[in-house]
Amino acid sequence: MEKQPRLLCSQLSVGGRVCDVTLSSSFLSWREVVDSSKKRTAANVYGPLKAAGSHCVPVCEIIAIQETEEDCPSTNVGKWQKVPQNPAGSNQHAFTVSYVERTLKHRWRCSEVTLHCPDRKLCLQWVQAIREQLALLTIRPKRLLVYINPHGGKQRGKRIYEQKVAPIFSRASITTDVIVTERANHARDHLKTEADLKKYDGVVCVGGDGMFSEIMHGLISRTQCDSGVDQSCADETLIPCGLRIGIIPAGSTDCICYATVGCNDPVTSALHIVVGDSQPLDVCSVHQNNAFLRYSVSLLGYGFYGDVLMDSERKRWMGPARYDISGVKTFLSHRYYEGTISFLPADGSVGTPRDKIQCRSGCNICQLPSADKAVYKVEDKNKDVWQVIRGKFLAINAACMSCACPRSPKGLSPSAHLADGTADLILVRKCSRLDFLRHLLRHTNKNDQFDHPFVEVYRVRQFRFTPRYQETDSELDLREAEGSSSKHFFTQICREHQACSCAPTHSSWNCDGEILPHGAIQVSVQGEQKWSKNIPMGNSSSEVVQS
Ligand SMILES: CCCCCCCCCCCCC/C=C/[C@@H](O)[C@H](COP(=O)(O)O)NC(=O)CCCCCCCCCCCCCCC
Ligand SMILES: Nc1ncnc2c1ncn2[C@@H]1O[C@H](COP(=O)(O)OP(=O)(O)O)[C@@H](O)[C@H]1O
Ligand SMILES: [Ca+2]
Repeated sequence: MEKQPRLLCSQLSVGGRVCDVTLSSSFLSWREVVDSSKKRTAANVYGPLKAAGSHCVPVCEIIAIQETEEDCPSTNVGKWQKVPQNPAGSNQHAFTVSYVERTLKHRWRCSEVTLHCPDRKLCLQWVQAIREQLALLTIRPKRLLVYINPHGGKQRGKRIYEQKVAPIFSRASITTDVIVTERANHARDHLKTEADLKKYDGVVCVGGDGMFSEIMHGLISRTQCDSGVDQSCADETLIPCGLRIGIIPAGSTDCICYATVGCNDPVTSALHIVVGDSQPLDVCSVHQNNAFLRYSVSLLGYGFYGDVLMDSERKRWMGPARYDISGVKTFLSHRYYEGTISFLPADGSVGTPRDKIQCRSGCNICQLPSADKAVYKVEDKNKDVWQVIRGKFLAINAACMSCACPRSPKGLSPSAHLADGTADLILVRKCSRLDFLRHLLRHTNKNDQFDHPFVEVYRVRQFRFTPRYQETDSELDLREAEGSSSKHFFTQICREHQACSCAPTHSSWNCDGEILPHGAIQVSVQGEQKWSKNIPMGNSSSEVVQS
């Protein structure tokens, strides 16, 4: 730790022990004063004294400071209780500091310490000095617009916000306007047309990935509309939006929160929001023939994940378990889809989906400035050459992030990073049910899910997919030229009689958990976008795929 000039240093009492307390511009620390006249026995060197030890809290992780009057906060945030006064009256003047405590599995908790001062003047001096340091942290939000989806996940969004999040925001003196949505796309439309965005430092989404997606679409549309940019025009460069989005997980998968923060814990997310953390994300734009369809930040999946989603929407009442039921059903149906995928590989310098640099919370690569994201220095001659793959697939997945979630803590693509301008394209070819099960199971253990002969994975900047039933005559002629002429005749008949039993089946896309019924799509990963782990700084653009 670099030595910082001390701003304040006093002997104060913490939990009945006298401590040297120091404030610098970076840290607040307190250390018990050891009575040097005491005999140094094994017990006091390694026992209680060491346990009492010293504590150091980064100033940027202090949530709040308040003078502790007769009523002082209990350890449960938001609850207040009476504490007995010191009869001697010497320790009546105290202040309480709430701060972030890191616990296991990337979880954060709000801890607090009360420091007793010998007199009121010193107490006020401390309170003022710490407040002055907090005031310098200008990245922290002061006013937030909160949208709660009351029907996401286990329908606990409202309760989670009121019981776990609101008390933390109020402790941190953040003011909020809260809107509980009344229908799908309420938040999107409100952001698009009504909300007075100038009043806020960020938008908070209480819900799942679908709710995040609504808010992201609302913010992007609003910014383009205010700037007179036509969002549907694929050639337009979009205007960045200045608001960040914070995510309080209250959905079914919550993979955007899990993959960025490292857990799906509302308190952890609220604390990240309070301290003003941000994490840029990649955003994919999805088009069909130059018409804009949607953006995606987590999963774009055709085949297996599209079918799971389609089936699960009918079982919403089951909550998150719907995905498991529909997952088993879809797995048993074992449908495969034929089509053509073309992709533009990413520059080799951004690593590969199979390197072992897994993306976890605090990942070193994701925290690098975008210019330094290259993990290797490679001159890649193939990077501007489109590659074409045809075949029969059980699943076609594109992941802009690892898609880690409680079902799969390492995710669909464990080494996909958060803002490197690439997505990992995973192709699972037709294989036996047993092989597909082996592949799925590997998402839940340490084995490599890409290490199967029927699985291919590529890091890409752009890709296109055309299901066979939507291929143009020239594409089909090309394809059929590879096969026999009788097969060609048969295909023609089937294309004209989609209802016949041999007609090719088609799936839909799962776009961050929302159904996209279009089969043929073109996808382009945008440059670095400032969507954060909790409060992203808005910035976005879209472009058409060019071959
Ligand atoms: C045998 C066990 C296999 C477990 C396989 C787990 C793979 C999990 C990969 C998860 C990727 C998740 C990507 C996230 C997408 C989300 O954006 C999106 C929306 O999230 P939201 O609900 O919060 O709004 N979520 C989803 O689309 C949900 C996808 C969930 C898929 C679960 C699939 C379960 C498959 C179970 C197969 C079991 C076969 C057993 C045969 C006897
Ligand atoms: N008040 C509401 N009533 C019904 N649907 C809503 C409401 N608010 C948001 N939605 C929609 O609910 C869907 C699922 O939301 P999400 O937060 O992703 O939950 P889950 O993770 O359970 O799917 C999204 O499509 C979102 O647009
Ligand atoms: Ca959803």
